[in-house]
Amino acid sequence: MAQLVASMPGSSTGSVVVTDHLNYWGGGRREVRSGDGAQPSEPVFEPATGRVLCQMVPCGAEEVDQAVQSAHTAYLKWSKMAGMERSRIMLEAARIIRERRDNIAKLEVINNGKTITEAQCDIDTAWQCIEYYAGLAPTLSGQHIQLPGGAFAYTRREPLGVCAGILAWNYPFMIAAWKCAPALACGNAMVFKPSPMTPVTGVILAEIFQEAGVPVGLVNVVQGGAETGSLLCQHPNVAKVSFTGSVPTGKKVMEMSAKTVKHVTLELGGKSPLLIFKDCELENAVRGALMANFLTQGQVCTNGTRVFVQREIMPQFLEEVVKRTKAIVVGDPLLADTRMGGLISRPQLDKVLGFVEQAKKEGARVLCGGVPFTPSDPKLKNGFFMSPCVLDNCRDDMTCVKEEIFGPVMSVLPFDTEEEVLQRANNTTFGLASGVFTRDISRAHRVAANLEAGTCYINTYSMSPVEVPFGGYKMSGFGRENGQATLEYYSQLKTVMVEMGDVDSLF
Ligand SMILES: NC(=O)c1ccc[n+]([C@@H]2O[C@H](COP(=O)([O-])OP(=O)(O)OC[C@H]3O[C@@H](n4cnc5c(N)ncnc54)[C@H](O)[C@@H]3O)[C@@H](O)[C@H]2O)c1
Ligand SMILES: C[N+](C)(C)CCCC=O
Repeated sequence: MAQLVASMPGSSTGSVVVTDHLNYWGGGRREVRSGDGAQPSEPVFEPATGRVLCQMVPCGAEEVDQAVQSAHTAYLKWSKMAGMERSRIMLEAARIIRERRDNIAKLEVINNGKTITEAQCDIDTAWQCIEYYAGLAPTLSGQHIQLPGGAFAYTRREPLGVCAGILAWNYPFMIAAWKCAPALACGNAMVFKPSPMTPVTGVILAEIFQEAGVPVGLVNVVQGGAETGSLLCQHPNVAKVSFTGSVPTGKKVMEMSAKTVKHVTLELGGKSPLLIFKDCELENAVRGALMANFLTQGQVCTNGTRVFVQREIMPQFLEEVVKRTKAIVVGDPLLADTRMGGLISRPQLDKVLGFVEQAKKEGARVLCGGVPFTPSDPKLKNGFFMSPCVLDNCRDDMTCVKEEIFGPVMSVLPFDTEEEVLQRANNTTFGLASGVFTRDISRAHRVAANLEAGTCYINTYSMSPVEVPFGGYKMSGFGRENGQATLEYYSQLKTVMVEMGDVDSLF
C-alpha cells in the first residue's frame, strides 16, 4: 500500500487497481484465509466508472480475535507511556499524513467518488485531528481532593483498553482519524472496521501510525460487513465501540455491546433543518444551503436537507439556489474543477432516485436535477452519477422531508413565523445538526438554543473544525467526536483514596 500511495501522482480515474491486502494487524498487512466457513470476498467499486477497484476480504472470528489480541499487547505498552511520548509519535503520524496528503486523497476519491477538492480537505482534517489530540495527550490529568484528618483522594484519568471503531463509507479516512486520534491520545489501542464499500484508505492510516512509532499492533484494521462488525461488538476484550452509521445499525451495535457492558459512542444519521429568515444575507444563505446539501454528493450525516425558507423571500431564494445547483459541475472527481462526483454505489444511486420519484408522487415539484447523469467522458459512462436536485412544494409529511435520503436532494419548505418553524424543525426523531440564517443576533441565539440538535450553525453550514465537539441529540446518537469533550469518551476515572491515620473500623 505504501508503494501504491507513492505511485499515485500520475494516476487518473479508471486506472488504479488495488491488489494489496487490506486487513492489518500485528504491524503488517494480513492475508485472510478463504474457503471453508470463511465469508466470501466482495467486489469494491470505483463510483466514477462503476468498475471493480479491488476485492474486500472480510475477517471472521479468528482474524478479529488476532487483531484484538494484537491491540491488547500493544495497549499494555502504549498505556504506560507518558502523554508527552504519545504526543511525539502522534505528531509524527500527522506529519506523514500531511506529506502524503495528495496521494491519500486521490485514493479516497477513487474509492469513494467524492471530488479531489473535498478529499484533500478530509485528509487535512484527519492530520489536524491527530495533531490536536497529540496536543491534548500530555494534558490528561486527575484531581486532588483533600479529606478530613489529612486523608485525601486523587483521581487518575485512565484509558479504557482496546477500542473498536465501526465506520461509514462517506468519510473513510477522516472518520478513522476522528476515532483513532482521541483513543490513542488517552492511551487506548484501536481496531477499526471500515465500511465494506470503502476498505482502501483506512489501512494506510494504520500503516502510518506504525511508521510513526506506535508499539507494534496498536492500530489494526479488520475488513468486513455486518458479521465482522458484530464480532467486534461481542468481543470480550473490546472495551468500547465507537460507531458511525445508520440509526438501525446503531441500535444493534448498542444492543450487542450491552451484553458485555461496553462503552458506546453512536454517531448516527440525521435529517437536519436549515432555517432561512427573511432578514438574512440572501447570498450567504444560498451558499449555506448548497453547502448543507451537496457536499460528498449529498451523502453527509449533518446535511441540512430540510430547508425552511420564510415565505416572503421564497421566490428570490429558489431562483438563486436553482441557478447555482444547475451550475454544479458533475463528472470526473479527480479533476480540480469538478464539484460533484459519483454516489457510492449503484444501489445507493437507485435508492436516491427512488426518493425523488416518491417525492413527485407525493406532490413535490422538481425544480432541477434528480435524474441519472452521464458525463461526456466515455470512461465515466457506467459511473454512479446523478444531477443535484432541488424539490419545491414540499410538505412536512412527505417521505423526502421525513427520511434521510443520503444523496444530493434538497427539500425546500415555506414558513411564516419563528415559533412555527422551530416546532416543525424539531418535529423529527433525528437531532444531529441544524442551521439558521438571519441578521438578527438575538433571533440567531434564541433559535440556536431552541433547536434540538447536537450542532447549530449560525450564518454558515457544514464545517466541522477538530477543536469543536461533534455529535448528536435524540436518535442521531450520543457521545462526541473531536474537541476536548471526546477525551471523556475514551477514558475513565479511577479514584484513589488515601488514609494517613489509623483505620476507623466499626468492627
Ligand atoms: N453522525 C455521524 O457522524 C455520521 C457520519 C457519517 C455517516 N453517518 C450515517 O451513516 C449512514 C450511512 O452509512 P452506512 O450506510 O455505512 O451505515 P450502516 O449503518 O449501513 O453501516 C455502518 C457500518 O456498520 C457496519 N455494520 C452493518 N451492520 C452491522 C451490524 N449488525 N453490526 C455491526 N456493524 C454493522 C457496516 O459494515 C458499516 O461499517 C447514514 O445514516 C449517515 O447519516 C453518520
Ligand atoms: C465534516 N462534515 C461535513 C460535517 C461531515 C462530518 C461527517 C459526517 O458524515
